[in-house]
Amino acid sequence: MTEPAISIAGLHKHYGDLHAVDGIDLEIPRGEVFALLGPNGAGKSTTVEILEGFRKRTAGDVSVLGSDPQHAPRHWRTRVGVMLQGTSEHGALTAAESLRYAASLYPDPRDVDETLEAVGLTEKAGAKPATLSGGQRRRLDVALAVIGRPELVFLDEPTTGFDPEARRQFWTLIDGLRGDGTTILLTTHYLDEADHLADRIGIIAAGRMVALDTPAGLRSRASAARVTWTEGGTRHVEETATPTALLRDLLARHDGEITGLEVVHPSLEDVYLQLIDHAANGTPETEEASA
Ligand SMILES: Nc1ncnc2c1ncn2[C@@H]1O[C@H](COP(=O)(O)OP(=O)(O)OP(=O)(O)O)[C@@H](O)[C@H]1O
Repeated sequence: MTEPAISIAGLHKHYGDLHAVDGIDLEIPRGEVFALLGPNGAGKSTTVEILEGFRKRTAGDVSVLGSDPQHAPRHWRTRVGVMLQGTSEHGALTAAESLRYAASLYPDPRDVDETLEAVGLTEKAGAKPATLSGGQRRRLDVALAVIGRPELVFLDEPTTGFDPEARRQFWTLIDGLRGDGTTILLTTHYLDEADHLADRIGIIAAGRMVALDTPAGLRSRASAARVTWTEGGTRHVEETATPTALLRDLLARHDGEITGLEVVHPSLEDVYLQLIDHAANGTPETEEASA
């Protein structure tokens, strides 16, 4: 059996009295795109930085591409791509030059021009960081993370500050990496991004994994749809697990158009907010939410 790309057992990280990571277990198979979600301060970056080998853990076992990141051999770094916040902010090198330099450090790098194109920076190839916008610098950070053709890429909030077009372009880039078999661990606050990109989503709250599932699996946890319509001048709202049956009843009662009819299925965001709310209030998880 192939060894997982990432394996975490009983991970803890304490900052003094604060248990930033409070017993996380997780296995990410090779080739998976995994999204880590959670509110500010939940412990996502701490977890990712431990996996990257930039932060020491308090307790637990961690294996990334078969090595403990704290004691990994030098060549392990060439197999792992890390998007560092603000790597490209300063410096005298142009976008193309910094990518070319980074590429020279790896045994089998991606093509610099292709990578610039994949992140939408072809026109800024000759620009220095100081003249790039915040979103463009972040795109360069993404390019720097993948230039070495890593087997595993860590992307911490990669699309924060991207305009909608740049986010779509980033999604295409991730789809391309997925096609090459690259394992990707990303953190994001964008539910639609996780929904679109991730094979599985892990939701962290207060240092604990409160849900671990596919996007569809998470969505299915909130089964009730909300049906809204107007009848006799009054607005009606009903939550139901069987919206079709309710619609049949409504159709039987109405000859013509049903005024203001809407059927809304819960979004991933609704489920996410419910899970975070349960975790924050210490209410027990529902039986479906105990993955
Ligand atoms: N070096 C540090 N010293 C003390 N506390 C820290 C340190 N780094 C992080 N923390 C605390 O650990 C907790 C988890 O922080 P972390 O950055 O991992 O959260 P996050 O989920 O990535 O949040 P965000 O979505 O805001 O980026 C927070 O309460 C944070 O204040």
